[in-house]
Amino acid sequence: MDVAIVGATGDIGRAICGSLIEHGELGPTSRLQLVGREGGASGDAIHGLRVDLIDAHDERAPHIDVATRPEDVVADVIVIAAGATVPTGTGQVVDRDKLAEGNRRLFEQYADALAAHGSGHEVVIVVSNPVELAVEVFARRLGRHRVIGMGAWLDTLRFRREIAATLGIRRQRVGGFVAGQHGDRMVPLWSSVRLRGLDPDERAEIVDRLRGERTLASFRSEVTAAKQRVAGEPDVRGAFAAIDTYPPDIQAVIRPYLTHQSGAKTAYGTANATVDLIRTVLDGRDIVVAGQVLLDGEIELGGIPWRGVLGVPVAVGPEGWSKVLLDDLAPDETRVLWEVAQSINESLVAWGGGAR
Ligand SMILES: NC(=O)c1ccc[n+]([C@@H]2O[C@H](COP(=O)([O-])OP(=O)(O)OC[C@H]3O[C@@H](n4cnc5c(N)ncnc54)[C@H](O)[C@@H]3O)[C@@H](O)[C@H]2O)c1
Repeated sequence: MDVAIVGATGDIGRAICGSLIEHGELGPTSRLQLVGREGGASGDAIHGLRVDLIDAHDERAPHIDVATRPEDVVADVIVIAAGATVPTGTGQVVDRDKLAEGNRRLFEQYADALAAHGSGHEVVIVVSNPVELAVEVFARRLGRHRVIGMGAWLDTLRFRREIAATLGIRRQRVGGFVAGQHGDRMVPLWSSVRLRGLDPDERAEIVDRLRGERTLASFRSEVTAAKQRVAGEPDVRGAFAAIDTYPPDIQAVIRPYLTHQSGAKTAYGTANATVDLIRTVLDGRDIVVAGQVLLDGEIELGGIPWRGVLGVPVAVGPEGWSKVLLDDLAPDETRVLWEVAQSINESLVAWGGGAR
């Protein structure tokens, strides 16, 4: 199987390339295509990155080549990790409208080129923000099932990790999903949380303890208040310590926000979640992950079959995602998921990403 990384010279792109090779996800007979922009800084740097990767991993590197035009992108799995990102160190709210304005054309260029020149079977994994806009643009051109946004999977892994850290156990023992929009408007599905080795009563007791009396009705305002408090801390060390006092679902939003703002960005966590999804697609079996996908009535929200991009648990295999696996939700989860889904659809219209 061959993998292409659009935006390979970026922080996340580089981390994905390194991780794919280091973890042996691509054997010597596979091809890794590094994609930069002709005429842009990445158009030159991409050639240097290729040499550097071979230099580092010659013994086990796959065949590595370079493309600088959208129409030359060829692979079984294509990762979109190019484009503008939120500046670090500003302390500002993430302006998704601005990101959409900056990145929409890029998404359209690659989606149009793949629709015209692709094999018709590629699976696209979207990293670039706004994830929901990119998923909409690619899914409308390539077919819904071949396009998966990785934001919900990253949010899911963060939610599980925060639960695991609070309980003093390893993340592998924690199940459960995050749905909704990537970032601040993620919807942590507490009803889906499972703890390996515990029976349902023990699990319910622990979830009640972790969550307290709170429901998702207050989640958004809690996130806003937590961000303000963290921003008011005199230094980054104190800000990270303040995050430790919050429940796991709030931590799952605020900790990556501060990580990005600190100047470190979140390249390794994002790359790890992306490589996880690539592995799932290459694996050949259907595995349940969470991802942003374009729904066409697979689930009901607000009493109607929902159409639009939304993060949900899905079964993913070599052909992309096949079905949505959303168990019965608690009433607060259904309500907030519906609100977030509506808000995403409104944003997609405003961003000009609607149906062609
Ligand atoms: N989904 C997530 O969970 C998540 C997490 C973090 C960041 N992101 C998003 O991922 C994207 C990349 O972030 P980053 O930190 O790596 O940014 P970065 O600025 O380090 O890298 C972006 C790269 O894209 C390249 N690029 C720009 N236009 C291109 C084009 N037309 N073709 C090919 N390459 C092009 C740039 O040269 C640069 O190398 C951003 O949109 C960011 O918001 C998503």
